[in-house]
Amino acid sequence: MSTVLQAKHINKYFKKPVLFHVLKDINFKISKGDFTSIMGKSGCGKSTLLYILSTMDTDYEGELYLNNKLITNNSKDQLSYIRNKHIGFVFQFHYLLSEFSVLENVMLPAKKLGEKSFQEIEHDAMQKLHILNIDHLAKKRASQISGGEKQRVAIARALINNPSIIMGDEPTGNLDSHNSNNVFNIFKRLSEEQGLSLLIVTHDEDFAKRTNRIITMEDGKIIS
Ligand SMILES: Nc1ncnc2c1ncn2[C@@H]1O[C@H](COP(=O)(O)OP(=O)(O)OP(=O)(O)O)[C@@H](O)[C@H]1O
Repeated sequence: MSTVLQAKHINKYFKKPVLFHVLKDINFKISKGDFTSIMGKSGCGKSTLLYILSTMDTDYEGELYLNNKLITNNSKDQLSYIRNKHIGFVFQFHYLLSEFSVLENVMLPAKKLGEKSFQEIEHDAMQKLHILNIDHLAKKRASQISGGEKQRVAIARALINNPSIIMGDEPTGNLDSHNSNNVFNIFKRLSEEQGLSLLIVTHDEDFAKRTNRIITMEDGKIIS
């Protein structure tokens, strides 16, 4: 299987208020189609790691590869392009623009990328809504749909540029068990049917147990 994301000897220090070695020699690979969860006690460094892997934090030691290319020393503009084109994000809170329609929200990252016409983007966005069984919500405002529906819209938005990997920080943290299960099944289907890689930080043990692999962190290290 081809490697989508690789972390090699990642170390991170927070310098204030006192020097703190927060991530300690992190090494792992994510292959195409991998559905991986990251677990660990509060404060062990999960969000800090995800911030680095998602290229938002560049203040670290070590190397990060995306699709076998070293991206560690890329410029801010290059990283911004990579984030938009190759990485989809799903957070605990969906960050949809409430006054925009569902369709417009899903189209936004593709408009920002600027590689396709309006019609093509609209067509792609409708297709993503269809995959998530929410085509009927396209014209509704984001403020007029339920929490579970919002999270599915956020997933459709994360998929719009056909990323190599989806990263999630507690994507089901704000959902009841029914909607949480829905989101899990969507992720599972995307990894199995479309070969999408997923890397999900979660506190939800039931969710993590059903993924293909659990990375467990303790005190800034991967312990299993
Ligand atoms: N900007 C910062 N400056 C200094 N220390 C920080 C900073 N951000 C986080 N930390 C510390 O780094 C450690 C790791 O934080 P991080 O948010 O990555 O943990 P986490 O595993 O995601 O926790 P949680 O599950 O509660 O979200 C914690 O001890 C936290 O207090």
